[in-house]
Amino acid sequence: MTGKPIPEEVVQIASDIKNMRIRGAGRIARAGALALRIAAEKYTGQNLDDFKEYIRIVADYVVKTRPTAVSLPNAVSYVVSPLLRADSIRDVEEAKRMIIENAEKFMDYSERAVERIAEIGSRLLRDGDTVLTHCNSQVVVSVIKAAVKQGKSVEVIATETRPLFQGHITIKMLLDAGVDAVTLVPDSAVRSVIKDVDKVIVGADTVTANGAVVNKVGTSLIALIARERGIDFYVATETYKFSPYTVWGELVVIEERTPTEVLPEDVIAKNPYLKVFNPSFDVTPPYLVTAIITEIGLIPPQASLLVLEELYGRGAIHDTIQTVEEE
Ligand SMILES: O=C(COP(=O)(O)O)[C@H](O)[C@H](O)COP(=O)(O)O
Repeated sequence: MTGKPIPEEVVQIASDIKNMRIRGAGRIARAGALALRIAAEKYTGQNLDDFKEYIRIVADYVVKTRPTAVSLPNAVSYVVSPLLRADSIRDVEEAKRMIIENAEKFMDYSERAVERIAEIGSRLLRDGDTVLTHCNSQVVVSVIKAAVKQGKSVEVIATETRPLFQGHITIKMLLDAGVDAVTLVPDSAVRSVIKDVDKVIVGADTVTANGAVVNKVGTSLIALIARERGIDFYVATETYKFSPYTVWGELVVIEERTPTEVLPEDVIAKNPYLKVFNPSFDVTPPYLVTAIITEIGLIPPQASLLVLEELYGRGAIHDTIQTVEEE
């Protein structure tokens, strides 16, 4: 067992993910890859087995920060699995290089994927469209920005996204980018404004093998409202948010956050019989999703398993599950 401590910078990244100073599934994934790169750079020993053990411990530590977005374990697995499986690596220097290169490749891929989704997604938007979005998704904001950059006039309705108000981040990002037709509404006003909406676009934390989409709590209600009105409901997401683990029946853990995000601590303390339930995400079933906009094109949600097979191959998906079980 390695005696090497987890570097301070990695501890800081993990704490930032946990406390949501780093948030949003894409950013979390890139932060996870960065943490591994830093861990590899900081390692000082010469024993290859010890280095592998150390990387395994760091990987596990980073993955445990937030449970729902599969982008995090997928990113971590992309960076570390080739090393843990390889028997051709000769020494620590080579192993370090492998981790650093994989981390950089992932971060680079992730950024290019967002750009590609913006390009594809923006084609779906027509001049004069009003788009409703929920929470704060970097990918969705990029789609809207790309459409506006093409000269299309796009109005945006953003939900506040209680209890943590990620909608405020969304409107700031849009206004800073020069998208000026932006309206902020309380989450509960979605059914009141849906008559003005042409398309709903949200991000994703996880897409399951059967095409269900896990995203910020409230997303599934918006999907239902969109369906009631016959409005297209799109999900914009990189393919590393598709979960290979769900192929074999593993359920997505929905993060439950502290009640103090919903009610002040003193009110909770004064009312010992009061319960507060604060789930951070919910599940939108595939039948409510028009299409998933990914960097490899538009995917009907029902084709999610095919995407996973294309990405990992059947055998590889099985290996991934085994690696996770072993850990
Ligand atoms: O649900 C959230 C964020 O939740 P939280 O604020 O709890 O992290 C976002 O819609 C997805 O993560 C996609 O974001 P992106 O497109 O930026 O990856």
